[in-house]
Amino acid sequence: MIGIVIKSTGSWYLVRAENNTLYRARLRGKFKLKGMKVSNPLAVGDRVEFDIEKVDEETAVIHKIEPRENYIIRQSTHKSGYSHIIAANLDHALLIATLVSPRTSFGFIDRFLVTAEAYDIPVTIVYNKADMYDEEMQDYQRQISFLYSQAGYQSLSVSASLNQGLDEIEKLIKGKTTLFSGHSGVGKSSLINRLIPDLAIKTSEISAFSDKGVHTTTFAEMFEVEEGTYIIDTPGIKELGVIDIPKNELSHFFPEMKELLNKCRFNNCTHFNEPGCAVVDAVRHNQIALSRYQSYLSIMHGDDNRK
Ligand SMILES: Nc1nc2c(ncn2[C@@H]2O[C@H](COP(=O)(O)OP(=O)(O)OP(=O)(O)O)[C@@H](O)[C@H]2O)c(=O)[nH]1
Ligand SMILES: [Zn+2]
Repeated sequence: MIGIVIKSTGSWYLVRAENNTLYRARLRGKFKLKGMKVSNPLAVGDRVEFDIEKVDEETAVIHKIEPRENYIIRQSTHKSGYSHIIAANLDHALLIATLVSPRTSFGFIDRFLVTAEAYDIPVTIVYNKADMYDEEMQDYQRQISFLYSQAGYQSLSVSASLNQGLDEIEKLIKGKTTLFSGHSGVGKSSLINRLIPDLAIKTSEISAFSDKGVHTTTFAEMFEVEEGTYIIDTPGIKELGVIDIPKNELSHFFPEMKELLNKCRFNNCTHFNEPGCAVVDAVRHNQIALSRYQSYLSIMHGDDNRK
């Protein structure tokens, strides 16, 4: 049978089969990822082949993992030098942000976007709590949307409380697997609950399985909005994980800089203080937002601007 992993714990997995039945599954054999030490061979979003072991106990044995289109990782918390795959096969990510309580910083947004570029996951920025924006803030929000559109990213303004703009999110996520990310308090859970009104029922269906196991930690969960449309939530994880980008390649992950790179005088230009730098020139002419360039420098210098 074929299915998709919707929950992954240290020792077992929950698989939703094509016919929508849930199976508690374990993995048979050893699975390794080339060139990387991972603490978990299988993650949420993985597509697998499995056999049913005992039909009455809904137990399955996974014997094949389909090749991943992409995946996001973080450092393993219990095995040093190892990575933990948070989720696999993501079509899209929504970065949930707000201008108020708590305001999301440019630094955080830009780091997220850089990592998503590296993972090859398209991102849409969703500004929630629009009901709290006064006119001045609405204006500011339009400026920010323009700023990110210059860099090639779409932004949406929504309100989970007032059910505003949710149809646009529905259109964006339809038929895809979408990661929902954002700082605590931006309204990620509120949005997911609006998009999946029977989420509580679905969650209890999933946790009914968890009770059969020992205490487990999960890093990601997958919810079905409708057939073929999935949301992945990563409770407690606000960033997209760690990725080592060589400094001389960092500008490749800023789309608006990438397209200028062959215009710099030096082909190893770091866009800092070299003469004839097309990136610095574009910043001077407001074609690249100053905040984006500041984020570039800050990541370049290894500053921790998550604060
Ligand atoms: N005014 C307003 N408040 C909102 C909106 N969406 C969420 N909130 C409020 O913001 C607070 C945080 O919302 P949550 O949905 O719990 O946020 P979260 O991002 O899931 O946060 P964690 O659960 O900590 O990860 C709650 O008090 C919500 O009622 C919105 O559109 N407008
Ligand atoms: Zn340059």
